[in-house]
Amino acid sequence: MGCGKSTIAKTLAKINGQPFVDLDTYIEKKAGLTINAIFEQHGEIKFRKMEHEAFVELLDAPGQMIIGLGGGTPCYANNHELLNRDDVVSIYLKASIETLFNRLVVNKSKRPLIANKNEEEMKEFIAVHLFERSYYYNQAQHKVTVDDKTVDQTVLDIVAILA
Ligand SMILES: Nc1ncnc2c1ncn2[C@@H]1O[C@H](COP(=O)(O)OP(=O)(O)OP(=O)(O)O)[C@@H](O)[C@H]1O
Ligand SMILES: O=C(O)C1=C[C@@H](O)[C@@H](O)[C@H](O)C1
Ligand SMILES: [Mg+2]
Repeated sequence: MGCGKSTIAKTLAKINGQPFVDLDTYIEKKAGLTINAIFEQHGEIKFRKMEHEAFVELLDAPGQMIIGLGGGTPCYANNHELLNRDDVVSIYLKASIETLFNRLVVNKSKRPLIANKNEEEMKEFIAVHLFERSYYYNQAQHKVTVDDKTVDQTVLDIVAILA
């Protein structure tokens, strides 16, 4: 969460001319509810089910596209296996705890898992989740570190991987 998936995927899609879909936005449109509202009204387990279904739908759609995943997507259902399908290129945007904190602290209201946390609690949340989730994140086919890079620098790193 906060490593820049939505931002980077959108810019990458503009450069290589492929359609871009942000998985969180896709889920919101499909449900007619914000991610916050889904968590509030239905709970996280239901959200993870919707996330998995939406992800499968996009993977099975015809043509190529760039999908910006949600921060938890690889860690639920068999999504990490789907990310290793032969027809998928998966890229982990790897950020330090400090980078994630700095990006999230100014922008937490739309992220239900951290919306009500103070700065200390956020640091703890980021550290614990990075540790717990790294097993799944590290199964991505490629890894790009994003610390101290501009959006354009990170996008160029990805363009090189895709070349
Ligand atoms: N160099 C950078 N690369 C990417 N994003 C950056 C950069 N610098 C600042 N940001 C900012 O970091 C914030 C988080 O980015 P973004 O929303 O794309 O993350 P995300 O990985 O999609 O998060 P989530 O998992 O919650 O959807 C945004 O406000 C974005 O503008
Ligand atoms: O890291 C997470 O678990 C999440 C990240 C966001 O992209 C959203 O998918 C949601 O807020 C949950
Ligand atoms: Mg996002």
